[in-house]
Parts: sequence; structure tokens; C-alpha cells
Amino acid sequence: MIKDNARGMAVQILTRVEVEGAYSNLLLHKTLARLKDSRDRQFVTLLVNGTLKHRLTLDYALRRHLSKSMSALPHEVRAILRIGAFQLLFVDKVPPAAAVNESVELAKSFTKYTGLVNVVLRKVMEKGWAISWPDAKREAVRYLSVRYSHPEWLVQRWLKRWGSEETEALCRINNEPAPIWIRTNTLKISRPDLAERLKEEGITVELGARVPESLRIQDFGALDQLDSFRKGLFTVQDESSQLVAHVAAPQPGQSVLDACSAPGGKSSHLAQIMENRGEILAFDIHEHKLELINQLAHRLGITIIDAQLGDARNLPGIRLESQDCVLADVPCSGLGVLRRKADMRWQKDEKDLQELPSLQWAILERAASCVKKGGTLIYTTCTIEPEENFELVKKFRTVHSEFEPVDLSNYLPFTLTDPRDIQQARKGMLQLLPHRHEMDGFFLAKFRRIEH
Ligand SMILES: C[S@@+](CC[C@H](N)C(=O)[O-])C[C@H]1O[C@@H](n2cnc3c(N)ncnc32)[C@H](O)[C@@H]1O
Repeated sequence: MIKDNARGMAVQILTRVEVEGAYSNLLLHKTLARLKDSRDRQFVTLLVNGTLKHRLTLDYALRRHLSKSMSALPHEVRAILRIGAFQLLFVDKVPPAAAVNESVELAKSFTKYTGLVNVVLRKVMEKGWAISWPDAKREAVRYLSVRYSHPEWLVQRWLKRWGSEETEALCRINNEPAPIWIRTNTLKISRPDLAERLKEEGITVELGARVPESLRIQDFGALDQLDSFRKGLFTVQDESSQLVAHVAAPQPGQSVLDACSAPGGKSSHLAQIMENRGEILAFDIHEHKLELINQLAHRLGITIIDAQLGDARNLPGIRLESQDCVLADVPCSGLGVLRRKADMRWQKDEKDLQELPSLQWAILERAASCVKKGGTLIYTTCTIEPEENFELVKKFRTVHSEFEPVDLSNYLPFTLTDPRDIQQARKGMLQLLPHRHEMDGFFLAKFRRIEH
């Protein structure tokens, strides 16, 4: 039996993820509920997410010192080695000797492998990053893939599009911890007042420079335990997502339709901008997610959101050309937010990029049909892949001459400086990239239905 301490729990989770294909976030959630000490909870989270994210790099480093393949080892031993190597290569606060000794302790349940774990991890400790890597120039794909733990197919795409320097910058930022942003609920409090409240609650706060409601927070525990959270003074939302409601810019009293709305982040921001006056029809295809929208609206004191079950490809009951503003925040590959989700990079493949655009197209077409003359249509994703973004929007423009692009520069709450962005924004589009814009990877497009 593996020990029931923080490291042992992480080994158990990683083993189940590998053997059963279990969801790491669900297992983590269950495990954390058993732990009283917040430091233990943080350590288990760090070990599980870090080991999942850096798996390819860890396996590459471990293989330099193993005489047999990783697949020849029991799953638990693999997990012990990976967690040990993760601490040695990526975690400064764990003394290296402790990382090795604790791993050997865990391996005592697998007597045959205790010696191997000891020898291999001591070598990782000794050599660290000074091992032979694939040549960065001649084998660029393989180098970036193993050095930054990204699947080769993804690296290959990005290299073709952006070249090695930018691809490396993107891979690097995908491995860094993501900043946590919150959005002020301006229906209840101003941003400076919220910042003061949060400071009183012991949180480090910094005002966002790009979005008028945004705040970056650090050094916090469970957010949902805070009085300011319970009172609905803010919600968690990345800055890039906070741009959407500003770009949509609905007026109080208007009719808005959010075609793919759960858990309600953008709907609730639209409601704030509309001063909680008008109507927002918030559709989602998953019934259980409607409750999340209702809970969020209730906490934030929003009364104009009507959450409805429905497929955005049909939007049952919605008349043609009936809405002032329609948002299609479509399901996507999520490749712009890899830094936020530890194992997402391993769950996606190129097939997703072939299949998703037809769903996104069907949603965009139906969403567009609901926009009234003079009304606006917004299309957004949290991905950085052209098939789901530029290409889809380009096709939309060729098929739908009744929509004109709207210059995003007039709506974004900050000034674009990169000439490439300014040019795209004029055509009604913007691709945000984590390594260029220091925001989550995100795509926005805005159109207006021509009046005549
Ligand atoms: C990107 S998320 C939306 C996030 C949301 N707009 C927010 O800001 O909180 C996409 C959502 O689309 C929903 N979805 C997926 N397929 C759908 C479909 N065919 N019709 C409607 N909703 C769909 C998913 O359940 C998911 O909640």
C-alpha cells in the first residue's frame, strides 16, 4: 500500500489517471476534501498538476538514467519516479535529498524497484538539466516537444506559423502558473472599493491596466469563503474574457442572446454593462450547467438572465432577426489556455481541429440568423488555431455579405500597439496570444447586420 501522505496521494491520483483515464481535477477535488492542512492541499495539487503538465520532459530526463523503458515499470513506480523528478527539476522549495528519500520511502511498497528509484532519482539530482537534449536547430520539433513538454503535432503547427523563437516563448509561458484575474461586479461596488475590501481580507491586489473592472489577485486561500465573494462583489474571469462584453457593448434595455453561455461568465458581464436592464437569453446544451448560470446571477444580484436549455445550432423558439446582440462563445479546442489546465495538452489531437469547425460554423450561422438589422454578432473562442478562428470568420464574411465587420479598436478598453493587431482589428477580429499579449489565448470577432 502506498502511504497516505501528500506525495502518496499524488502517486495514487496519477496512477488512476494513467490506468483508468480518470479526470485528474475530479480526483484531486475528492482527495483535497480529505486533507485538513492547506499546505498539504497545495502540495498535492502542485505535484499532480506539475507532473501531468511536464510529463514528457520528466520521462525524457528519467529515460537518460534508466536501462529499461518506462512502460516496463509498474504504473505506481512510474508515478513515483515522475513525482520525484518533478520535485528535483521544477520545485525549488523541496530540498533535493528530501525529494529522493521520500520517493524511496514510497517505493518500499514495491520492494523490487526500491533500488531502481533510489539510483535513478539520485542521477536526476546529480545531473539536473545537464543532460543531452535533441539539437534545437536540426530537431526543432523534438527539442521543443521534450524540453517544454508539448505534443509534437502542436509544436509542428506553431513552428510553421510563428517560427522557433515565438513557439518557444509560447511553450514556455504555457508551463508557467497562470495569473488569477477577477472581475468587479460594478452593479454592487466600484473597483477601487473592491480592491480595499480585498486588501482588508488579506489578499494581494493589483488593478488591471487593460480592463476597467479587472483585478489581479495573489496570496488567497479558498475564494468562496470570503465575505466579498459571498456578497457577490466579484467573479473570477481572465482579462481576455472580460474584453468580450466591452466589445459587444450592449445598451441597457436591449435584447441579448448568449448561445453557449454556461457557466455564465460573459452573460453576467453583459448584464453588468446593461446595468441589469433588458433581457439576456442564456442558452446551453447541458442541463446541469444551467444551475451554474442561475447561481452566479443570483450571487451577483443579476435578474435579467434567463437560462434556457437548448442546442445553439437550433436555438429553439428564437425568431429570425429578433435580437440586438448575439454572442457565440463556441465550444473550442481550448488551446489558448493550456497553462490553466494541466493535462489538456495530452487530451487534444489534430482530429479535434478537423471536427470542431463544423460545429462552430453551425452555431455561428444560427446565432447570426437571430441578429436584427443594425444589431451585433460576436464570435469568440479560447483557442489560437486558425481553423477555429480567422478561417471560420473569413468564410462567414464571404457567405454573409449582410454582415459587415466592426473595427474592434473602437470598443476595446485598451489601445492596441502591434500593427498586426491594429490591421486585424480593422477587419473586426483580434487574436490574443499568451506570449505576445500576456493574456490567455483568445479570439474575438464582431459584425453588424447591415440596416438596408
Ligand atoms: C466556451 S464555453 C462558454 C463559456 C461561457 N460563455 C462563459 O463565459 O462562462 C462553451 C459552452 O458551450 C456549451 N455547448 C457545447 N455545445 C453546445 C451546443 N451545441 N449548444 C449550446 N451550448 C453548447 C458547453 O456546455 C459550454 O458551456
